[in-house]
Amino acid sequence: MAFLTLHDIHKSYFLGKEEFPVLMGIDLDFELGEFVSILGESGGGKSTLMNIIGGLDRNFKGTVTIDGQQLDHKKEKQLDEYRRGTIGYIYQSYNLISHLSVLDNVLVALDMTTLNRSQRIKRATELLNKVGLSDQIKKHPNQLSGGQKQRVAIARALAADPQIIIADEPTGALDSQNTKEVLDLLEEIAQEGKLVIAVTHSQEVANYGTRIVHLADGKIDGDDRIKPAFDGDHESDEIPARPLAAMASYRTAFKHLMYNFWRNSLIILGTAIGLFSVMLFLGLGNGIKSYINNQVTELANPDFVTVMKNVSKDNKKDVNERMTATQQAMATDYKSTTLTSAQLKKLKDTKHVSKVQPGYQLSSAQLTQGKKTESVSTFVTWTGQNGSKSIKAGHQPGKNEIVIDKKFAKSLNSKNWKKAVGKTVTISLAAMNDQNQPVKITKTLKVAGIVSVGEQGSSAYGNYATMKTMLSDAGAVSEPTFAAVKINDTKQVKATNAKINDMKTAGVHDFASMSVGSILDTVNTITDLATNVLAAIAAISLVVSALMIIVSMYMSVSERTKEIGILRALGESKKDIRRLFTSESLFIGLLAAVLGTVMAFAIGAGLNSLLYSIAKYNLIRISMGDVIFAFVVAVIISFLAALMPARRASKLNPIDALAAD
Ligand SMILES: Nc1ncnc2c1ncn2[C@@H]1O[C@H](COP(=O)(O)OP(=O)(O)OP(=O)(O)O)[C@@H](O)[C@H]1O
Repeated sequence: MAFLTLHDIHKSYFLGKEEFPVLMGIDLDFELGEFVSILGESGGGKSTLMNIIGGLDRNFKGTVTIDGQQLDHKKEKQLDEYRRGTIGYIYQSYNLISHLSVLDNVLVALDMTTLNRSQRIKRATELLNKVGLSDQIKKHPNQLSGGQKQRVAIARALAADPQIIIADEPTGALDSQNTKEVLDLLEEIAQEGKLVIAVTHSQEVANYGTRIVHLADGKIDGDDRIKPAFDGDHESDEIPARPLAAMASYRTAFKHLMYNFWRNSLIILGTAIGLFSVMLFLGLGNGIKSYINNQVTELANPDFVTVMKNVSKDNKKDVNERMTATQQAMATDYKSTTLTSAQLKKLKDTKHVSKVQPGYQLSSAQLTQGKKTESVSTFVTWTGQNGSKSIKAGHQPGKNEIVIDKKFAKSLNSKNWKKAVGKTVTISLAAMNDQNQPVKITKTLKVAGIVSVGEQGSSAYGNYATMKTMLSDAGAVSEPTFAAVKINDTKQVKATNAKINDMKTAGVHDFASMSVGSILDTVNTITDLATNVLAAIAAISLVVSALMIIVSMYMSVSERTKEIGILRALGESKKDIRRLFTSESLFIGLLAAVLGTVMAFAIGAGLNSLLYSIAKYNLIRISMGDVIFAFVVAVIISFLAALMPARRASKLNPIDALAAD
């Protein structure tokens, strides 16, 4: 049985409903070692026949049998495999890939073999040597003459060691010297035991072969064996074919990316700017949050909750409203806001509570030293809740001592405000008695320490026992109005705070309780919201980047239509073509993410050093999570952007793609 058999091949082209028959019943047998020339009129259907033999055309009637096995033209995968392993193509117009070097053009075919990388390079170099191009391997196709290009194409066709070489007018564009050399090479290939089928117009060229088949009006009208077929030993050195490795696609994609460096670098820069701004805003959000958290926890110990009595009649659910109601009641019905010892005990007996420190919060006090007077909005009991870090000089208040704020200390001695420690100040304020009548209290206390609590209004702090004595001595109500409750486990603060807020007696809430954590939660939620809104606005630019990538990929597909045809003819599958374009786009995304990250860190560091003088804090804190987020976004965007162009590329008909200009 013949190596290759064509049986009753019919092929028509259709223009609308009109049928144009081209091949009308072709029966041919071919053997290995033959050098067959297909001769015929222009438009006679020679190329059409070659596309059928070459496994590029699936739309015809009749059968092609190779080595006893009939090709199933419905099965694309089988045809990909057939082109990869059995067919080598040589074209009149060379069809080299312009952005790849001579060596890489040959390697493209070898990428679909089981040889390893160094074996592939060795084989490509040997083949280029064989066709006389050993000193041209680094050049690109546009730096070669026509004859040289055709020799590269021959080396490429031979690379995967196929059994059939199809040459569609291989010498059509060559001068007589190059024609002779190319024909010698083709003859040599046939001598090695391969089947060479060459299409030609020229009788002279046809005479070179072992057999001439003449095609006219869609039929064979002549089949002359002019020499016996060569008897080469082919099977010995066959190189097994295999599907294209992903790595090879990535390599080609990266080479194309570099070939179009300027266009791609602008897209990369555009995408990087989008990613950088998202990262910068996220980093700013992190920085501001951690700055506020730092500041607040410096002033107040987060393991404490502040508990006041609930006095709101309508039993408000919202703790902030309950707190406000209690604060307001302090001015009108002070007695009603005091915590009873039973309530303090109830707090003490709550799970996870390790300490309950009672306290007062008295409003509108006057501090006087000599001629200097300052109004402070509150005179508050110092508890464990007050962060010791807020004391800038001295220590917390003991018996008959007071802690004043830095502003007052400065007004006493602007040059050396710390000198206020140890001096005495007189505090005067109005408290309430049982009948809600104001009672004036004046007491001279020693300054124990100085606090700096930022811009949030001034306060003075006293010790609980001292304040209690001051109140009871003056006949004012001396039960505490708040309790600083210490929780023994930081993780339980939130839950315990909620539990205290839920405590009820006869259906009425007992307390209004607030933790620093709950205040921070609110602040953090607002900061997160603001950050995310800003990052989302910055992310709009990423949509523009995605569009740029889509446009660039579409341009790439139309510029590379011929390349797609060449790769399909070499045996690449639709999936390989899709991967080629998606991986190029992913490279763009990844490079943009790298550049965006570098920009974000560099500009972030610059801004931090500028802003440091204001906040004494690095306000831009880009976390590892932000960087990972940017990479994930970049990958998703570039992948989505490549989907449609890559799909379009993979759907191109290889014959049409090869015919592209
Ligand atoms: N895609 C197509 N759609 C419609 N008609 C086509 C198509 N491709 C080829 N044809 C027609 O089929 C006929 C055979 O074309 P083919 O290219 O096989 O001829 P050929 O013998 O190789 O010609 P040449 O020697 O000039 O290259 C021609 O008349 C051509 O116009």
